[in-house]
Order: sequence, then structure tokens, then C-alpha cells
Amino acid sequence: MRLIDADRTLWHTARQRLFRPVDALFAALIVVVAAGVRIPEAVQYVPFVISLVLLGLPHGALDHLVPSRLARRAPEPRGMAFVVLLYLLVGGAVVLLWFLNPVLAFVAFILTTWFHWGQGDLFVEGTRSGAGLPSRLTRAGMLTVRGALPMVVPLVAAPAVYLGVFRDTTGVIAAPTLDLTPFFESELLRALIISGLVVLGAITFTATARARWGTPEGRRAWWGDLGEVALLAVYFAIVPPILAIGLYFCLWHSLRHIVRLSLLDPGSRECLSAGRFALVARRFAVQSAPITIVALGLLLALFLVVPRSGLSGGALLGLYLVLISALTLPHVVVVSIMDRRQAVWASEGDVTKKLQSGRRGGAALKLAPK
Ligand SMILES: CC1=C(/C=C/C(C)=C/C=C/C(C)=C/C=C/C=C(C)/C=C/C=C(C)/C=C/C2=C(C)CCCC2(C)C)C(C)(C)CCC1
Ligand SMILES: [Fe+2]
Repeated sequence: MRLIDADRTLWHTARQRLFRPVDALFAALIVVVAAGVRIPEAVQYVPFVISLVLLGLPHGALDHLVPSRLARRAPEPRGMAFVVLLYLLVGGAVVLLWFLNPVLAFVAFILTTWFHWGQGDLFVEGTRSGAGLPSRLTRAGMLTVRGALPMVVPLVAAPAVYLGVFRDTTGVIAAPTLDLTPFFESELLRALIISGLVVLGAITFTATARARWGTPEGRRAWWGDLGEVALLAVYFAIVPPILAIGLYFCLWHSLRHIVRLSLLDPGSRECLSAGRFALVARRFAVQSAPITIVALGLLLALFLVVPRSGLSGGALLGLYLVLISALTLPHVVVVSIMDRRQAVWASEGDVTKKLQSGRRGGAALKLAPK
């Protein structure tokens, strides 16, 4: 896939000015933890606490504006009503599932996150260069590998922490009914999971090499992709999971999504073109504040409603994850609509038709000529 040139330049700037420093921070954390420094448990929760008001929770708080932004129109009530209804119905159904079957709700949440974080990275990967993203199947492979890094690597590297978060999160709703300890402790399962991921990664990178190797730009993109995957794989294997995932949620997934949203907003786009990131951040903070406050209200309501909410770090994180899971599914629907309009999954023919009819939805992608 190829991005229209103006967008590609803006993504390049974002990569240099925003994403590279985050790479450096993750690399530094790997070194610090590998050197044997123990990060106190309380500190590990800090990114999740900050995510309540900065980057994390707010990154979905403009979802109601997405339909109008994609259509390049001023915010309109119909699009907003659609998104609010979507959140009410789908989010409500997820909360209900937590009450009916917390274990199933947890597993569904992990799988949804796997998909969603993979889909976010797949889009950003497509902005890296004019070199083609390969077949849809390979794109699905890229999504699966990217999403698996935060969801699967901690399961293999720190199963006890994963089990703890599972217990805390399901535990805010009901006393545990199912003991999954053997599942989390199975060496065989861990070996199978990690080998599956390595094999899938190898197949995917071989396939993307075939699509991208033809030009110097394509080769740079391929190495860049590989570098990110390697960094994240080591990061999630070494850094304590709650800290690692909290930082990734804010500084990786949400930051990229906010850049994507800002490119669909003419005012923010102008600031981005001028490299004025502080102004973009301010605009986003102002735009996302009202709905973020509503979402915080929902968190408080959930705290009062769920039967076993507590004040320990684990219980509070569990409660927050229950809320996030209810927000994530409708958010995934909105982001999937963005993916569709921005041609993330399109075949070459579809994209050409879209470009010809001028329905580009802002940062539209087009496939590189073969
Ligand atoms: C628009 C709207 C709104 C809002 C919204 C929002 C605000 C959204 C957001 C969204 C979001 C905010 C999303 C997010 C996502 C996230 C995620 C998806 C995460 C996940 C995570 C996980 C899953 C993890 C886990 C773990 C840990 C932590 C540790 C270790 C282990 C484990 C891995 C388990 C409202 C409702 C108000 C209204 C209507 C409209
Ligand atoms: Fe997201």
C-alpha cells in the first residue's frame, strides 16, 4: 500500500519526533531491567493511572467525531448518534458478559486486544513507505504478529503476573469459578505458543520481504518493521508486564492512533505539517476532554456497581480493565470503519476505484504498483 505523499511525509516526521523517543525509552527500560534493577510494584501501575487522563483513555474519546472526519465534514449529529448508540449497545453487552461469565469475558478481551493492537500497528506500518504492503493474507499475518507481542509474550515470559491480572480482573465481578493455574503454568503450552509466533513471524517477514525488497525505500521499511517487532518482543519478554503494557498502551498504541486522528482534522493537520506537536496535543486534549470526563464517570459508576471492587492496586486495575474492555469493542468497530475507508484491507482494484471517485477518507492508502 502507498500513502498519499503529504501524509507519508507527516508520518515520517511523527516517527522521527514522537515514535523514536518512545523506542529509545523502551530500549532503556530493557537495559535497566536486564541489569537487575527491580521496579517497585507501585511504580508499575503509574502508566495505567496516567492513562486515565492522558493518551490512553482519551485516545478513544473522539470516536464520535470519526464518521464526520472520515467524510471531511463538520461534526454532524447523525454520525455522533451512531457512535453513541454503538457504545451503548456493544459496550453494554460486554459489561453484561462480565457479569454472566467473567472468564469468557476476560478471554474475549484478550483476543479483542490482540486484534485491535495489531490493527493499529498494521495501519501505521502501511504509512512507512511507498513500498507495497503485500497480499491481504500477509497483512493479516502482520496484524497477528504485532497484536501477539503485547498479549502473548508476557504470557510466556511472566505467566504468574498474567495469572494475577486474570484473577484480579475476573475477581472484581465474582469469586473465581475456574482455576486456570495449570493453563498458565504449562511449559508445553508456552513452548507451543512461542514457536507458533516465531514461525508466523518468519513466514510474514519472508512474505513482506518479497513485496518490499525491490527498492531501497522498501528495504528500509522492511528493516524498520523488523526492528520494531524485535524491540517489542524483547521489551515484553523482559520488562515487568503491568509496566510494559501500561506504557505501550499510552505511548505506542494511543499515540499512534492520536496522530492518525489528527491527520483527519484540518486544524491539527496544519499544526502537524508545521511540526508544532505541542499545539496538536493541546487541540486533542481540548477536543477529547468532555468525553474522557464522561468515561471517568462510567468508571466511577462501575466501581459502585460491581460486587467485589476493592482498593488494592490489582483490584483497581482489574476494574479499569473491565471498563476498557467494554469501551474497546465499540472502539474496534469505529477503527475498523476507519481501516475500511482508509483502504487498509483493500485490493489494488478497490483502492484505484476509491481514488478515482475521490472517496479517500483523508489519509487514504493506495497500493503500490506491482
Ligand atoms: C466515544 C464515546 C464514549 C467514550 C469512549 C472512550 C473513552 C473510548 C475509549 C476506548 C479505549 C480507552 C480503548 C482502550 C483499549 C485498551 C486496551 C485494549 C487495553 C488492554 C489491556 C490488556 C488486555 C492488558 C492486560 C494485561 C496486563 C495489564 C498485565 C499483564 C497481563 C495482561 C496481558 C492480561 C462514551 C462511552 C463516553 C460515550 C459514547 C461515545
Ligand atoms: Fe485503540
